Amino acid sequence: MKVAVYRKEHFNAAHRLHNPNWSDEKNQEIFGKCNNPNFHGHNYELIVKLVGPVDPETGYVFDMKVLSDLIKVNILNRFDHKNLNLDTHEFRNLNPTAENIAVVIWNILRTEIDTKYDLTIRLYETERNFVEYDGN
Ligand SMILES: Nc1nc2c(c(=O)[nH]1)N=C([C@H](O)[C@H](O)COP(=O)(O)OP(=O)(O)OP(=O)(O)O)CN2
Repeated sequence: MKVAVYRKEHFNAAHRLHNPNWSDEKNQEIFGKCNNPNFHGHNYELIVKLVGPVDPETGYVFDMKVLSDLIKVNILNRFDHKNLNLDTHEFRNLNPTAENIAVVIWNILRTEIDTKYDLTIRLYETERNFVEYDGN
C-alpha cells in the first residue's frame, strides 16, 4: 500500500529568461517581457510529493516536518530572495525557466531522500503557469 504525501513551500526569486547564443531581437521575440535585462520577480509555489509505503509503527510515509526541513535547508536557503541568474551557480549557465528550476530542485532533493520514495516536483511560477517533474 503506497500513499502520497505533499509539502507546499514558497519562495520569491528574480530571474531573466535569456539565451546568450541568440541576438537581442530573437531573445525578445521568444521570451518577451521575461527577457527584461533588469530581471523580474516571481512568487514561486513549490509542491514536493513523495509516494511510499506507510510505516506500520509511525503511520507515516515520511515525516512532513523532516521533509519541510529538507526543503528549507536545501532549496529555500539557496533560492529564496535570490536573483537566480546572478546569485546561484545552478543557473549561471542554465536558463531559469520553470522547467529548469523544477529539474534542478528535483536533482537536489533526490540526493537527500531515499529512493524507496517516488519524488515529484510541482512548481508554480504564477497562479496559472506551473510545471511538474518526476525524474522521467
Ligand atoms: N514553458 C514555459 N513558458 C514560459 C515560462 C516558463 O518558465 N516556461 N515563463 C514565462 C514567464 O517567466 C512568466 O511565467 C510569464 O508570466 P505571465 O505571462 O505574466 O503569466 P501569468 O500567468 O501571470 O499571466 P497570464 O495573464 O495568465 O498570462 C513565460 N512562459
